[in-house]
Amino acid sequence: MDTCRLSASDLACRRGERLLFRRLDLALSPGEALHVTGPNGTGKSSLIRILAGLLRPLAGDVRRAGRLALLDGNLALDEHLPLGRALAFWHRLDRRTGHAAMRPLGLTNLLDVPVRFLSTGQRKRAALARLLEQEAPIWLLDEPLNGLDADAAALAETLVGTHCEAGGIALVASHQPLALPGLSTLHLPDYAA
Ligand SMILES: Nc1ncnc2c1ncn2[C@@H]1O[C@H](COP(=O)(O)OP(=O)(O)OP(=O)(O)O)[C@@H](O)[C@H]1O
Repeated sequence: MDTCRLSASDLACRRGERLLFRRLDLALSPGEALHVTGPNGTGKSSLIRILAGLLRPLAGDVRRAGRLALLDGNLALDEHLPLGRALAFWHRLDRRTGHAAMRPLGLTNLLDVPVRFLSTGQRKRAALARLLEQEAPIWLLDEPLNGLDADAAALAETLVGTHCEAGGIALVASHQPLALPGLSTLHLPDYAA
């Protein structure tokens, strides 16, 4: 895996009139995972969007070495295509044929189903497949376990653990406990409370 780093210093984020967080620092090296926690609306998704370069912080800097992959509530698959063809669109761009995790993710019998008909958990499984296929060393995961049944949630955790063991970085915003070795936690307090 390509070497990677992700750090942020003195980050502040405002959304509308609300200051969500300030003076936030983080630094992740290869093999490290960070669990971002906090009550609803404290800015976990906003932090991920800042780290992904999709949202400008009010203050502070983000430094990154290595490609990143983002998993959030937006599924980057054509809703009108059957799942197999929607994934194949990316396979052509990525110049690859698919990923070995398709079967454990329970997707092989869904390839003929239009993406818009997939259930919540099936969509999340498809998002995990896309995440794996990108082979990016840095994973930014926003509620990756939401909608997954117990087996799929355990598999998702295993995938994150394997990714970090292989030298990747994972930053995971989740309300659910995560069972990952060496996981550190960043709790975003509710400044408005
Ligand atoms: N485009 C926007 N304009 C103004 N406010 C926004 C915008 N997007 C999000 N917010 C507000 O920013 C705050 C933080 O949202 P964010 O989604 O980052 O929180 P979160 O910690 O991920 O929440 P949850 O745990 O519910 O997923 C919320 O109060 C939300 O209403």
